Amino acid sequence: MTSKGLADAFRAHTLNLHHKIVDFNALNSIPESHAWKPQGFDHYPTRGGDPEAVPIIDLTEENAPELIGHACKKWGVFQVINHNISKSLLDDVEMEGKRLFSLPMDQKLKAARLPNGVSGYGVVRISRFFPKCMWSEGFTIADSMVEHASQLWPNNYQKFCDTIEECKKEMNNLAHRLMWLMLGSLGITQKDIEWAGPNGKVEGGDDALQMNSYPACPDPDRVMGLAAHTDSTILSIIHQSNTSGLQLIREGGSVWITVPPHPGALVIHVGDLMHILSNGLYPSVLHRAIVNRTQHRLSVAYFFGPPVSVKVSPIKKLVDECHPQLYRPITWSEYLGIKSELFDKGLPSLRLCSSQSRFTDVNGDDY
Ligand SMILES: O=C(O)CCC(=O)C(=O)O
Ligand SMILES: [Fe+2]
Repeated sequence: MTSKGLADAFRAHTLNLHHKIVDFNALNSIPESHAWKPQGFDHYPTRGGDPEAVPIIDLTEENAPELIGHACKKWGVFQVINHNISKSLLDDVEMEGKRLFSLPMDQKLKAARLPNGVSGYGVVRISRFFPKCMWSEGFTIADSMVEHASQLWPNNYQKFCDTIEECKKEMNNLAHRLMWLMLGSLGITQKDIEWAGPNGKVEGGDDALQMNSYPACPDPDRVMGLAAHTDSTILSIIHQSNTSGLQLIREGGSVWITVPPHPGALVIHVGDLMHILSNGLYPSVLHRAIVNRTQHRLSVAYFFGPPVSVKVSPIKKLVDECHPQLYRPITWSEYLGIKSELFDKGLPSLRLCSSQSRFTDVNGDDY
């Protein structure tokens, strides 16, 4: 699969990022541009190690489908273990990420993302919606990575490309499996989605891999690694290594809950397009990343979506007189455009009915 479609979709929505990347190694205090407090970045308290923790689901367990359905409804997020992606591959990806981000700044800038591009090195795309810069740097791979990798390591880029290619392939297989498990627990089968090909494979589906680097920070409470957002995907798979930092808010909740790193586990986010497909039954999870005083944190996010130009709409089986269609049909390409204009108002702007009614899904579970 190539992700040309996705790269083109992003290219159509040029971002005027006023935020410039800084060399975190050269800083020993927090510049004004990066100081989110004393203004404060949110009003929610934080809690970790809560008895109600993000579910960890063993994909080899018989009841995994039901647990996934339940987690999607109640949390919009879960962790998976025994997912078939080898530890050695994840370790290799992490090592390649560390190798990349530890390059000197002028070397990294040779692979800088162009203003109308999606791939390459730079600040996160959502930066433009915030007055302050984030304490992070990123590297995005949506189309061919050879060009950027050879700018970083002119004579030594093959290992990076091979590792990332393998990781994207494995994550794509897992994303398909998870998508059908998530939809399956709503009673949806492959026949219910026109753009699903034989064997449930999303023909021409698009994806991207995002490496995030959060340098250690002398005063972590005053900065933000990655500001709160939902992912514009069907689903996302996050490898967050062994350093905590990922936090989320449950639908209707009012505290940030830390997702503790669990050995070998991958974090799965319900994305905005899955929220639309499920006609609102699955909330897309609001999440952010905070940073650490002593440890550099690396995360790898795999973004999975449909072919960029097919119309995604609430699945017909989930719509009837009692459950009106909540969102208008939209292509991923159009949605990325809307998100890059309206950010958190993007999803609500597609809503057809404003009233927040209570739902019951096909299994009779309350939502
Ligand atoms: O760093 C993390 O754990 C989260 C990354 C993320 O949310 C993203 O890249 O969209
Ligand atoms: Fe995210």
